[in-house]
Amino acid sequence: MPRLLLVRHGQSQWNLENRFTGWTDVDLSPLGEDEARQAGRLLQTGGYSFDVAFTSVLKRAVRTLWLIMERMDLYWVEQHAHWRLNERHYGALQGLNKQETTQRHGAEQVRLWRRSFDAPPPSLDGLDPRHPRFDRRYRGVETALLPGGESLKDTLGRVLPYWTRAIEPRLRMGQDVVVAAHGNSLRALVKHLDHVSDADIVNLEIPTGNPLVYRLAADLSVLDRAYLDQDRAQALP
Ligand SMILES: O=C(O)[C@@H](CO)OP(=O)(O)O
Repeated sequence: MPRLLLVRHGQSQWNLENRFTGWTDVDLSPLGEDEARQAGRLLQTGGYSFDVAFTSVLKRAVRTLWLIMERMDLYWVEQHAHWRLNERHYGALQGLNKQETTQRHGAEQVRLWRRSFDAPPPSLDGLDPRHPRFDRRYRGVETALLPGGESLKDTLGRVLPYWTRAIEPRLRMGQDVVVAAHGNSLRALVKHLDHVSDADIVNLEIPTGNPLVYRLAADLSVLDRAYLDQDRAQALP
């Protein structure tokens, strides 16, 4: 029975500063590095391992994966970094402080932007230098696919093709898989795996650096799932 290990990156510098991050490539904070090592420790002491690793092209997730692999002495494991596992693109909100944005636009609007399924944030203009089309790491990606802002629904729409094409086949082979990604790209994946409704997904929060372990049947239906650090677990749908 394959295992799927989902890990949200450790605390980032902008998590610490309470800023909308999205595709901005901020690093882990010192606490975030510790959380990533702790995730590796939890996986190791729980007797888990993995045959292949997937992450985004954002350094907070990539470094979380590396710190896990270092802690578990799994340097040899095959790794894939793909833009489709990036955080939800937060459009023109990226860089803004969440508290100040709440004071300016109201708690309900910010809640909708942050947690609703289909409300997109204000989009970045296509000529904005922060738009991913100007970022070298996305050079190989068709420009029309690169977002200037995404709802969770949009994020799910771009995560799923990669899930189906690259990750599912490995699980179907019986391999154990780790995905080190982001709060909202993982919310999208959990929505898909657990058939969470559009209404219920608003309540799902994924804690940093706390491995969420799925045990899957051969047809990839979910047998059970649990956080390894129960003290830092959040309710699952
Ligand atoms: O800023 C972001 O990109 C995300 C994750 O940190 O924030 P939120 O939890 O508000 O969706």
